[in-house]
Amino acid sequence: MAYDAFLLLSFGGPEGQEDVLPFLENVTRGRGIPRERLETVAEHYRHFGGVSPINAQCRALIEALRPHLDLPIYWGNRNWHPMLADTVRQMRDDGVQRALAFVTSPFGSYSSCRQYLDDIVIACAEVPDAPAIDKIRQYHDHPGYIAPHADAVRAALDTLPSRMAARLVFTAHSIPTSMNAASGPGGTGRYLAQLRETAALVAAEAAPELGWDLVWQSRSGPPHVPWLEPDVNDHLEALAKQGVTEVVVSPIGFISDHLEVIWDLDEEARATAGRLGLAFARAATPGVDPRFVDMIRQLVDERVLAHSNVRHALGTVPTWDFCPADCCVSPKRA
Ligand SMILES: CC1=C(CCC(=O)O)c2cc3nc(cc4[nH]c(cc5[nH]c(cc1n2)c(C)c5CCC(=O)O)c(CCC(=O)O)c4C)C(CCC(=O)O)=C3C
Ligand SMILES: [Fe+2]
Repeated sequence: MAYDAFLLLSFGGPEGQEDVLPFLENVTRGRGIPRERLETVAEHYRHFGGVSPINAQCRALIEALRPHLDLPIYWGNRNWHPMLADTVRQMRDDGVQRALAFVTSPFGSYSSCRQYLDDIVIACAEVPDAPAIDKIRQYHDHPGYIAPHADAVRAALDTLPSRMAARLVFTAHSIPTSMNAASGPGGTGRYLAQLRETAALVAAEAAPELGWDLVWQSRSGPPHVPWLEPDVNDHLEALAKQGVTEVVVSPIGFISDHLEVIWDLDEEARATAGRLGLAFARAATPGVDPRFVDMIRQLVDERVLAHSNVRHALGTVPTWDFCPADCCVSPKRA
């Protein structure tokens, strides 16, 4: 496959107090999020001056990638500037014909996979003569994703009083159970299956002697709609009751320390642990770790040199280059 541009496709986040509400309206349009939840989340952003760290993290990733990619690099977001449609227009004006998009989520599910594919379709429909844009495959078990998470878990363990007594608590964004069920081809619960595999791989590489759990954070939506459980805070309580005294919380569901990591874990989960008398260390995310940056280069090469058949994967849950139409559909349509 020949590509003449690379596109970083991300979630987007506000960059000042005045952006917070319009950003949240973009995120939640048509998704049935209660008003009170929006107000709560707005406060999390306001706590940091209305600035999400995610855009700076995307800019840093682009700068880290630049020396390693032969393609011009573009950046577009789902929910905030630079908005994807504006980026597609710029690519068209620059003469781009076919771009390869890297999405800042490693996993399947409507939110983390199909919605980005939909974003591409919608943006390209807005721009006459838009380039073709293909999405890079999911990478939940790529060594360039596992190794930085594993090192971060080890580094976090080293900050605890007695690492032999610690429990590893892996977290990912909760999603509605109906969205999980619709994840993967034909609706096969792929989100949960991938996250279990990521957790097992990181645990095995970081600290095979320790027990671990996979739990969920950042639940949204109306209370009567079931989402993946248990919540990380409830789980810390259960662990404390079992006599656990130290935890490492590792957000394996995320590539960078964005707002849902620095608020929901560094503020909320840390406070929960403090209340329970649990020693708490939060493991870092890959960010611009050179192995993660090199993973992106490898994924580009993998697609460009499709004949080479090199497909780095440490697990057994399969990934593929082009999602079938019945993969990761919105649960409303499932
Ligand atoms: C699976 C998943 C990922 C991981 C994959 C990926 O990275 O894409 C993710 C990432 C992120 N989620 C983020 C922020 C938000 N997510 C929300 C709402 C929701 N997320 C959902 C799922 C996910 N979200 C879902 C099912 C909803 C309910 C609404 C809906 O069905 O779509 C809301 C609305 C308020 C609320 O309800 O919490 C906000 C503000 C940010 C930016 C953080 C920053 O600014 O630094 C990031 C990276
Ligand atoms: Fe998919």
